[in-house]
Amino acid sequence: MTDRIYGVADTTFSRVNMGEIAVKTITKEDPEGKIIRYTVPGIKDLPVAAKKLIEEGCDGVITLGWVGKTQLDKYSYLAASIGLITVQLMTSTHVIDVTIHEDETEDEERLRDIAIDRAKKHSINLVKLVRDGRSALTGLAGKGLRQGYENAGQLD
Ligand SMILES: Cc1nc2c(=O)[nH]c(=O)nc-2n(C[C@H](O)[C@H](O)[C@H](O)CO)c1C
Repeated sequence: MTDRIYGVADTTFSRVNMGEIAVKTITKEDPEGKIIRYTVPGIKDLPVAAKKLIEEGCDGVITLGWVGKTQLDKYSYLAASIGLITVQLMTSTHVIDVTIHEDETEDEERLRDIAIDRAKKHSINLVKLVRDGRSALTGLAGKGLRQGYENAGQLD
């Protein structure tokens, strides 16, 4: 066991258990790492969860949020997002903000697939950043990678 610790923060509002997907993916990618999970009611509760995870020793955190379809939900996401960025700046620690917007598609099966893909791909991104450092993603720069969708591809 190494001393790498990953934080996973998720919500009961979410309609897909993305926290579990993140835990499984991180465990597969970095079996030596430790994971601390923290589940809160909704996205506006994620910033403090992420901050507490970092204060408790996490080297990086992934948050998994679900935004409803209403204008109020979207404003809530804006507030949560600013909170998560603030946590990153306060702690100089990556908080990968994985968010599913319920109006990305009307098709619920497709929405589930987007959530699973996004949670998995960003969990791998977190492991790369935490375990391998700031250059870990450089080989993938400009490749048009997408989470939740097919990659858009490189133009040059
Ligand atoms: C309007 C609203 N929309 C969402 C949402 O789209 N997604 C979500 O996860 N949570 C939402 N919440 C709940 C807040 O994030 C928070 O959980 C409560 O205000 C309690 O602090 C609220 C209040």
